Amino acid sequence: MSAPHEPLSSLAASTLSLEALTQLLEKVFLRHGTSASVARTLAANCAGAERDGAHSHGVFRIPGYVSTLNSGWVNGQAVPVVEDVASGFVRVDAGNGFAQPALAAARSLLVEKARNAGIAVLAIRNSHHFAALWPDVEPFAEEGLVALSVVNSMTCVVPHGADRPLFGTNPIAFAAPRAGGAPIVFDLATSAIAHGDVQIAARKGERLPAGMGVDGLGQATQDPKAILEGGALLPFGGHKGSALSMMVELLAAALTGGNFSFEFDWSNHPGAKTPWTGQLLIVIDPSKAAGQPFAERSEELVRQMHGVGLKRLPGDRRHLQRARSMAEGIVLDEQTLVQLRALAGE
Ligand SMILES: NC(=O)C1=CN([C@@H]2O[C@H](COP(=O)(O)OP(=O)(O)OC[C@H]3O[C@@H](n4cnc5c(N)ncnc54)[C@H](OP(=O)(O)O)[C@@H]3O)[C@@H](O)[C@H]2O)C=CC1
Ligand SMILES: O=C(O)C1=NCCCC1
Repeated sequence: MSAPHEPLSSLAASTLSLEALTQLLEKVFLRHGTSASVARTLAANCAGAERDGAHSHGVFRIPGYVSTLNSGWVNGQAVPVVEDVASGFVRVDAGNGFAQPALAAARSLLVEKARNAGIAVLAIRNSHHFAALWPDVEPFAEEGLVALSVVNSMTCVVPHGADRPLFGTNPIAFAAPRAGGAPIVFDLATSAIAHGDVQIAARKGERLPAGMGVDGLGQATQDPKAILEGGALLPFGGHKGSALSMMVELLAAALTGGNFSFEFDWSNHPGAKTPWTGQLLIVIDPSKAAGQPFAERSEELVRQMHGVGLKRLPGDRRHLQRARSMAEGIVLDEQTLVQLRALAGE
């Protein structure tokens, strides 16, 4: 299902350029103990999500980043260690830091390996991913590569057929180049709804569509608070989403050396919000494949999809919102802006 994507409140709004928002967020991160390069990476990621209307992982997440840093749960100064282990395999120990700086540190080696061997895998462990996943894959497709990434999160999803939560919301993101437009990108939680969207619905006092989650007694509920306070989410698509979520646990945790969603204990870090897990990326160089150039084949698929009446591809809404934000600025409600400025010490 498509989760709600409106601004957080209907209060008076202000408009910021992408650059102004990025600078503001950079100040917030720096003020709460990250290194300059981590601040730059996280601020660009979070502002980019807000620009694209990906509100569940835009500025809404900033208080969570801050409380996590304040609790000592994550190391905002961590320097990722890149391990060149095989012709098609790179590992990174994120050192209990955020996942995006770990990807940034390994990126050029990963691309070099993918271009040499046709395919390369990046396995990040000891990392915290608190963001949308599409920013991690989209840039690869912009340079002609195909990319797939998975990350596991914290236990809050009941596997299909089980009676207690075990999996995380475990997203999967995919990006592929196409000849006639921006890359094809999808990014979806394997839960029926992302945890962030449940929090946003609870904050707004909205009910959820049916089939998203259960309360503390395992009964179906549309009340987001009942899901957040003792309840749990369901996988999307029953046993099918559940199988994908299981796959994400295996790839993002077992294959990277990271934690499964159920394996970390943050009880000694009150206020911590970010999952301490793992991330896997697979990058393919389609120029090594047979047949017509890949980007032309993907364009043909898009043409055929439009030909059968499809109006919206995954990623279209984000790109429309991106164009609007770049032309008119990024809209934040006044309360959010005041909060961000206070966190930045302005
Ligand atoms: N870091 C973490 O541990 C976690 C992060 N997340 C993040 O949460 C975010 C939201 O996930 P989720 O709620 O599942 O995303 P949505 O259900 O909103 O969207 C999933 C995908 O489907 C596309 N889409 C949505 N509606 C349609 C439609 N009607 N027609 C065609 N395509 C459509 C979206 O494109 P478009 O973007 O253009 O709308 C997107 O690519 C993701 O960015 C994910 O990475 C989720 C779980 C954990
Ligand atoms: O929205 C979600 O689901 C999550 N987002 C960030 C990390 C934890 C889960």
